[in-house]
Amino acid sequence: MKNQRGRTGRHRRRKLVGRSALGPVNYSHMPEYIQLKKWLKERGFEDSNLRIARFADTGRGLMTTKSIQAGDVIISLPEKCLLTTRTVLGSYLGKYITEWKPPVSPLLALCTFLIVEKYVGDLSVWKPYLDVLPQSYTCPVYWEPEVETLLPEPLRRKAQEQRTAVQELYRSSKHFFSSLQSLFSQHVDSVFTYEVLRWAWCTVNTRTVYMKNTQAPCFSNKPDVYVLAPYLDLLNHSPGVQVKAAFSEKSRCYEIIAGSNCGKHEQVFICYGPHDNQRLLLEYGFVASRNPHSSVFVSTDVLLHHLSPTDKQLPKKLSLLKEHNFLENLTFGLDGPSWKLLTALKLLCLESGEFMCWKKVLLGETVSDTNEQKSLTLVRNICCHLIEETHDALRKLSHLQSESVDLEQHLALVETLRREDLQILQTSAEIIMQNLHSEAISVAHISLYS
Ligand SMILES: C[S@@+](CC[C@H](N)C(=O)[O-])C[C@H]1O[C@@H](n2cnc3c(N)ncnc32)[C@H](O)[C@@H]1O
Repeated sequence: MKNQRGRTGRHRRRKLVGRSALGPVNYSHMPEYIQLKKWLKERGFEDSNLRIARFADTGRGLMTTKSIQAGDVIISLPEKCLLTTRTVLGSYLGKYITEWKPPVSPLLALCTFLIVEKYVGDLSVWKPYLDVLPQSYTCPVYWEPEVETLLPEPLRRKAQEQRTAVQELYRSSKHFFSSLQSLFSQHVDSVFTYEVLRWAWCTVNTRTVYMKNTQAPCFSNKPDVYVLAPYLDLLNHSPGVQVKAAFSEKSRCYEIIAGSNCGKHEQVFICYGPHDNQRLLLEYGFVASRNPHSSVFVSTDVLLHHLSPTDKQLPKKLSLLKEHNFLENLTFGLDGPSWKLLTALKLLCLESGEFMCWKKVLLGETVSDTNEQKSLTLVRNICCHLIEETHDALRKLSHLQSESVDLEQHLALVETLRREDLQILQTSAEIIMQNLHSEAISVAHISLYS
């Protein structure tokens, strides 16, 4: 074999080192994953062609050792491996839940079970699964307020609502937790802390698959659709892939069937839904690069900031937009401002003499060249304002990054989101400028020949 010293050899070696540093790191040999596989096997799971690995861009996930074709079963997880509300009702918690009034929600039942099982540690039959669950999550409910303030609207508001909802769940569940005192030698307050409920809530929110369970009468009327599916819940999300996921009555397994091909030694993805990056960050604590579903929202506050308060018809225009649901979900995307945003702006830009044409505008008809021009100028101004606001947030972010190492991971998420937003806004700005340019040419053309 030829000795590979010298420039070419060094170059080749460097390239190989680079590749392995970026390639997936196999986790299958690690004790906790060996235990998990053993536990799954005891419950009838047949080893598939998947390996647990860490990927540079997405973190822990599943890699295939064989190429997958559309229609192949990726994972088939037996019913015995699933953690459902039936599992909880069949456990020591069953009698407490059945007797408790007002009834607890299916979500709270799952959270309580996770908390108790984690608390009992080695005694839990779910230990191999609990051992591989994340210790904490990256959803905004875990963030410090100074990070949250750097989020764009309306995500900032939704993050606050999420925090309030989890705090409220904790507050309203305290009596129920107290009813479980006889199960513990320690006081329940030290078992069911806010932090541990937040962990359980995020475990359910970020990892469960959808499965409609028969609604047990002892639960509140909140939908009973969450199922924890060990191992299967190691699959990461990609917006572009298609899979079929459902519980098969025939095989009594939860099955994931590929909708597209996947090459050998590649990461296998599923799609959590057609979610934009704001939703991914809020619900799952990550941001997907080049997400085709992503868009930047225009809040009513930003809209109002760009409108003339001297327009006497403004209150009427705003109430018409509200009435026809044209004040929500106004967005910029990679294909420019949405039709809904442009339509709302066209209505807001109607001159007093054109106001009676508002219905035409909502139906997508052109009212006048002036109106087209004015609304395009307005949308450009709003886009530039949001670009400026995003730059401003990135500047503040970089300042915080240099100050606080503890916030690093959460700040990195906001930065990714803001940079993705910036790309959308800059692409939109270019599209608007082209439209403004062609609109100006057509107006000049008309005035020249009329
Ligand atoms: C169902 S779990 C998937 C497995 C998870 N990566 C793990 O190690 O346990 C969902 C979580 O995985 C992470 N995740 C999923 N898809 C991702 C992606 N495309 N990029 C980065 N993180 C992702 C997020 O933290 C999300 O909350």
